[in-house]
Amino acid sequence: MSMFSTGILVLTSPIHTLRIAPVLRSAAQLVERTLYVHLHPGLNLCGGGGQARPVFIPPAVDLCSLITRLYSNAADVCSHLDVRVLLTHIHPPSNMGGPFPTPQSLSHSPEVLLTDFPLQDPAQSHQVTQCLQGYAGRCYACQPGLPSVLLRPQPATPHEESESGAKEPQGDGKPLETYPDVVVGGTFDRLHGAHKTLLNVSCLLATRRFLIGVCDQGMLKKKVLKELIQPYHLRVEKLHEFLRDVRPSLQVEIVPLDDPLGVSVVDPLLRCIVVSEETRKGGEAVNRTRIKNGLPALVLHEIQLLKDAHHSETEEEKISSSSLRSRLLGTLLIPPKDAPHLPLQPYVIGLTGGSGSGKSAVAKRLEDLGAVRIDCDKLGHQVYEPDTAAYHRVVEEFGSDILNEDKSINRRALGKKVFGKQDRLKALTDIVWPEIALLVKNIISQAREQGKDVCVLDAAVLLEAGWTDMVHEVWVTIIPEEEAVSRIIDRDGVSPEDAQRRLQSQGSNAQRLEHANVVLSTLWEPEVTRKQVLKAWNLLQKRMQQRRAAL
Ligand SMILES: CC(=O)SCCNC(=O)CCNC(=O)[C@H](O)C(C)(C)COP(=O)(O)OP(=O)(O)OC[C@H]1O[C@@H](n2cnc3c(N)ncnc32)[C@H](O)[C@@H]1OP(=O)(O)O
Repeated sequence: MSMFSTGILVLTSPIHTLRIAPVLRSAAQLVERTLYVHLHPGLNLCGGGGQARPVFIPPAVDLCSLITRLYSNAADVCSHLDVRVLLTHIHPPSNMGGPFPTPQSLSHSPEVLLTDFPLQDPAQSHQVTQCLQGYAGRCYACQPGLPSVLLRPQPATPHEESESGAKEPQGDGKPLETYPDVVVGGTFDRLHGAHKTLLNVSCLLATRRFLIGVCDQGMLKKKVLKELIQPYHLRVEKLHEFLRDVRPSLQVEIVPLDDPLGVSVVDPLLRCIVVSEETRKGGEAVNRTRIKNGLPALVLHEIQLLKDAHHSETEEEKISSSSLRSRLLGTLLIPPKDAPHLPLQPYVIGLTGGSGSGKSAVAKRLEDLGAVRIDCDKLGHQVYEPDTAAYHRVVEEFGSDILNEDKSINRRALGKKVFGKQDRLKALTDIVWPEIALLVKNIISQAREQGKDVCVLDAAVLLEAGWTDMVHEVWVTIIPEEEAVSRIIDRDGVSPEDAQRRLQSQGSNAQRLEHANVVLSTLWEPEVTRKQVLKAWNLLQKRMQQRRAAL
């Protein structure tokens, strides 16, 4: 069976008998990107002349637990899928007609319909798929005649669902208390199952307005791998897209969060805040400030933290954005641009990163794995040898006080004249970069003659020098600026001011990341860096193989 990009899964099993993991696993064999889940426990797709109709399902405590189980199992068995539980019809019945006066448009067009409806008699298969098409078409805008599949899930593996970390549904149909205005706060970087649980449950709790505080710059300073956090506007866009699919009728308001309490302590209309076990204390702090501000305390609705079945020894047990960010290290974040002007071989990686970011340690590891390492700092030093063209021009430009007694150039003295002074640094690099570039090109040619596959161009200011044209991919090493400063002080014995000045002479992490095909970080122990570089290297080998196969 071919794969579909987006599917709608109509779940018909009663909540307490639904075996989520096996159903999701078989859905994931057909859908590769977005899986919308529509809940209609007890729906009969085999009777009533193919006229199954969507109905309002009142929000209940059981539904909240089911949603948590759904996302928890999805993270476990189909983590590559963007699962979205749709809630338009989960609402107290209204006298304004059915839940879908017109079919709802979804952000991604469905290409296949799936259901867990149990077929008793194979002869009824056609009738059931017809009925599914009719039902789904009344709810969501779908192309007519979409392929429909009755899933035949394998039984759950022992303990599968209990291992997912979410409790069995509780509540026995108990109605869920709802509130006109509900608030949540968070970073919402790369929406994952825990975010989606929080958002979906909030959508069930809110009847009028859903207010979301999204952490802005000031709140991100202490986050692990903050450099890789998506920009604010992108996180907001993704939230809007998700919520438009999940509950389009809800008034969604998204505001930047510049301090931990934000708008939740001043908005008089709010009645409920949704928290996790981890953020409950934050919710209590919100309430203390609200009371001080003369506002009513908010109901704290606590959701469970989802466990991450794939977490490594060094990662948190819960599903967390920092773990997800650390898994991005070493992977291809942006596909490389075509470089028809470059010879096919050797494949050249431009490795760059701020001073003290561990770029050279990464370059060394790549060399150990078989790459030819081109150390541009060293080549830069070679061009100062007495009697070279660059030597005379540099002395002419910067004066004889940069010379040692033996007339060689004192690089430290020269560094003092240029680092932190943009125009002076430019005067120097205008002289030396063309010379260094010539040496680089020579080494790459030699590598080609020797049949080498990969060269690593270890260049601190690759981007500033406009050398991206010389490489097939750009790899960037990052560490927080404070850590870079302390490493430079320890390693080079320079003052904090000189370390800062050196960093300011280079682009920022954010500027480098705009060009990064692959990102690495040496923030942790050497063994972690080793594994990261090995992962990046192995993925690179695969890319190179595919490239060769495509020629
Ligand atoms: C395109 C490239 O990346 S070429 C490689 C970088 N070299 C250049 O740009 C040439 C200009 N720079 C130089 O000639 C020398 O750095 C000097 C003379 C200014 C100082 O020399 P030294 O005191 O020996 O310092 P060294 O060359 O080791 O550089 C110190 C740090 O500044 C970085 N650096 C070097 N040149 C520059 C520059 N143009 N802008 C910003 N940072 C630079 C180095 O990469 C090194 O970083 P690290 O801490 O990550 O190792």
